[in-house]
This record gives sequence, C-alpha cells and structure tokens, in this order.
Amino acid sequence: MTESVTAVECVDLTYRFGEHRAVDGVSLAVRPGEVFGLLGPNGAGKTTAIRLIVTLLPVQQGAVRVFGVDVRRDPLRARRMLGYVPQQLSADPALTGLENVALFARLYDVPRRERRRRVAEVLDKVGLAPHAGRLAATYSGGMVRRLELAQALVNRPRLLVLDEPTIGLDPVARDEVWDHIGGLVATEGTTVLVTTHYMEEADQHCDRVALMHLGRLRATGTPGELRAAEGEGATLEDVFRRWAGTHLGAETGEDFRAIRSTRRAASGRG
Ligand SMILES: Nc1ncnc2c1ncn2[C@@H]1O[C@H](COP(=O)(O)OP(=O)(O)OP(=O)(O)O)[C@@H](O)[C@H]1O
Repeated sequence: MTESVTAVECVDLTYRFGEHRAVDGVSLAVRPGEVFGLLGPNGAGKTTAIRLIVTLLPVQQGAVRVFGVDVRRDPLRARRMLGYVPQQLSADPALTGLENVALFARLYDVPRRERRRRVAEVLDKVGLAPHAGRLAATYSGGMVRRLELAQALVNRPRLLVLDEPTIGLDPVARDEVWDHIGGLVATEGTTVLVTTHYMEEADQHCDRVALMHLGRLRATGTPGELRAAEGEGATLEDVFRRWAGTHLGAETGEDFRAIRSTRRAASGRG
C-alpha cells in the first residue's frame, strides 16, 4: 500500500543552544517506507535534529511533522507512531533481554493482554529469542543493539529512528543490525530514519541520504546520485569530504562494557 503523507517533514528547522545554532534551517522530507540516512561528523547536529523529531527537544523555530502530525502541537500523537533508539545505552544490563523489552512494553502502554505475545514477537524478530532469559550484561555489543531495536519495536512504530545504530560494533555485528533493519522495512513497511558516520554503510543500506555539516544540510539524494554528481569513481566518503573537509573513522568490535564507554564518549558524556 502506498501512503501519500510524508513520514517526516522538517521545515526550516533551527535549534540553538544559547547562541550556538546546532541545527540551522534544516528542511527535509522522508518518504514512507524508505531508509533515510542523516550523515555527518561528530557535532554536525544529527542528534539534535533527531531529538527534535522524536519530541525530546522542543521545536524553537521551524516545524516538524511526523506522518502529518505537528510535533509541537501534538507530541503525544507523534510519539505513539515512533520508536527511538538513542545513541546512549537504553538497555539495562541487570535485566534479562526479555525483562528489558517487557519494561518498554509497559512504558509504551502496550495493552496488558498483548504484552507477552508482543515481547516474544519482537525478540524473535531480532534473533534474540534463544537468549531472552540471559542478563543483558552478558550480551555482545551487537546483541545489545538488537535488544534496543526490539525495545523500540514493541510499540509497532510506523517510524523507527536510530541514532548511530552500529557505532562501536564489529563489521559482522553491523551487518546483522542492518539486516534486521532491512527486514523490517521489507516485512512491515516501517520507515527508518538513521544517523551514521559510516559512509559505506549508508551507501549500502540507505535509499536516500542527507549530508549534514555545522548544523546545515549540504546535499540530499540517493547515494548513487551524490556519487555521480561528485565524479566518476567517487565514493560517498569523497562527497562527504568535499562538504565537511574531514574524514570519518572506523571502529572495532566491542562488548557491553566497552560499547557503553564508546557511546558515552561519542555522545560527549565522557
Ligand atoms: N546540551 C548541549 N548544550 C550545548 N551545546 C550542545 C548540546 N548538545 C549538543 N551541543 C552542540 O550542538 C552541536 C551539534 O551536536 P549534536 O550532538 O547534535 O551533533 P551530532 O552530529 O549528533 O554529533 P555526534 O555524532 O557526536 O552525536 C555541537 O556543536 C554540540 O557541541
């Protein structure tokens, strides 16, 4: 089924921390059922933009609509349609996988009689059913990410918003996370808005991307369009480097404790 309403629409969105414009006149439209990547280096403004979209920061200037709902006017209605996986850890290491997801089912107000089934369903969807009874503290970094995905999915969101979903993961775990994201789009028609600074991943897994630098969108298009405009043989990294004048690094595989410190450092909370 084709939906005509835009999944996420930002119109001249601006957000200031004091005098500093973290997001500066951003306009973008995410289409229903696409995987849209917001790309940029640390400090580009990606997380701030995402937080505005998921209603965790108040819109100061401009507008955000999620499936036509103005998040400033009706944040509760907007929230009901979205699932959000923040960059910071949202899984509790002292709970089992199942308990973590059950907690989110309660937070999202999933009807009591449906909770057990929904929790089992999403754990199965992310491949964690066999490990549901284990403490999250014993999970690998990739399993933690998939658990967080399950937490966000228990609400059956139309829009899934992921902030750096593969940061700190090894290449195999990263592929697994992307496989699950791709599966969701294919089976449920979920719209995905994702931030990343891994250009190769964006190239491979996003339908369209927007490059963000110093609070502004510098280029938007399919990865193929952006590469072609840059010149023959160009990579998305080349496109990005031209706009940002910087290069983006790689990460190695990590476990729960290491990923916590990586994500803390990545979010500036040291
Ligand atoms: N709470 C805050 N107070 C003041 N400035 C902030 C705050 N949060 C972010 N900023 C600043 O706003 C700008 C954008 O930050 P933001 O976290 O949105 O970038 P980002 O692209 O998501 O980077 P990262 O990948 O590191 O999260 C940066 O210059 C940052 O220092």
